[in-house]
Amino acid sequence: MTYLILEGLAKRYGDLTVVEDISLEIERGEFLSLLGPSGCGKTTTLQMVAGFTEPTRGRILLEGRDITRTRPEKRGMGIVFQSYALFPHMSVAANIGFGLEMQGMARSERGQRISETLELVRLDGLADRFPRELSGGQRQRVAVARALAIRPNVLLLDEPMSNLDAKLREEMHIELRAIQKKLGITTILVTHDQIEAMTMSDRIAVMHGGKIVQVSTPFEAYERPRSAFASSFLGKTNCIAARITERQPNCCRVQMGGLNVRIPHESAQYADEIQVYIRPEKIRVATPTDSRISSVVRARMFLGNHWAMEVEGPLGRLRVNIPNVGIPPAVEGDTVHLAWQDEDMRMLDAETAHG
Ligand SMILES: Nc1ncnc2c1ncn2[C@@H]1O[C@H](COP(=O)(O)OP(=O)(O)OP(=O)(O)O)[C@@H](O)[C@H]1O
Repeated sequence: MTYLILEGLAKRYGDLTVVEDISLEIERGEFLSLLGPSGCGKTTTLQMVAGFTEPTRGRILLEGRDITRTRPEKRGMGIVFQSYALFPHMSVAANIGFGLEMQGMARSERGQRISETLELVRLDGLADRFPRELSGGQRQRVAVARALAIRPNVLLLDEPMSNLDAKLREEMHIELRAIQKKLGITTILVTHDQIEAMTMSDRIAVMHGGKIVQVSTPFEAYERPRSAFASSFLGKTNCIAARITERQPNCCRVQMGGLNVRIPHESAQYADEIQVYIRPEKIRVATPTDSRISSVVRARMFLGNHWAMEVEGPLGRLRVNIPNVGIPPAVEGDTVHLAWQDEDMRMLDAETAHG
């Protein structure tokens, strides 16, 4: 049986529809991210799962049980908010023990659970501190510990890492994912950070305008985005207006910027006018004989592990990422020859492209 089911969830405030129609099936132990830009309805969806916001329409089922109208504290879920929402006048241990006390757990058992949880988030030794005596990263760990201490059936994370600096955030991604796997806890993360979603999730639900536009593994979402929105939201991409000139069973002949290319496809039907997508890292600098086009380097930036170049040529302006192999590539004004594989181009209907 699917562990957690969101069935046609919608939320309206007066005339404003903020969540339109969210349906999702989440397996026990799965880590799923709701990824999308600010205002797309991620937090509202999470709040409906948590029970803080009542859906206008739809149902939430946990292990087959309808919990749509169940009070938040009766749902047994653990929540970590962006602001952490720690109790400032309580010690770390008291913060973590609060939920356990509410559950009626005996004091001795509580002490044991608090130390186990502190160890889990690597905060042993800080039990008697107060939130104001902790760094941002440590506060975040206390918030996670507080959510985990009650052994929740579902862990809900609302942008919990957004207040941490980049390095700490990356460490927390790895650590939180390890804890989640170790405990086998079903988790929903709300984020607008694609790296966060990609590094931690089993599946990503990409949201746009109150709807889910794609649910897939991070790799699928990145490699086979089903809309321009998903394509550009998950990493950078080049988008080229093109036209289909010939259709074959497994591929199309496509005209783009004077170039005739062959693009493989699996099944989809396309209109004549399409957009072709190609990721910057799939384009490489080639020799004149095995290149597809030549373009002029307009800008280049060094980003440590790669060079990001902007080039201009028959396909317009393209972003090209060149791995850093220890030798600086062409400079501004130089002409470069570029190549890529047929398989690295993706087609979307010009119309779907806007969805
Ligand atoms: N109580 C409310 N009354 C009216 N409108 C609301 C209410 N709560 C949220 N909204 C609106 O619903 C929309 C979606 O908000 P929501 O917080 O779910 O988005 P989000 O995707 O989580 O964005 P962010 O990443 O900025 O938190 C926004 O336009 C917001 O202004």
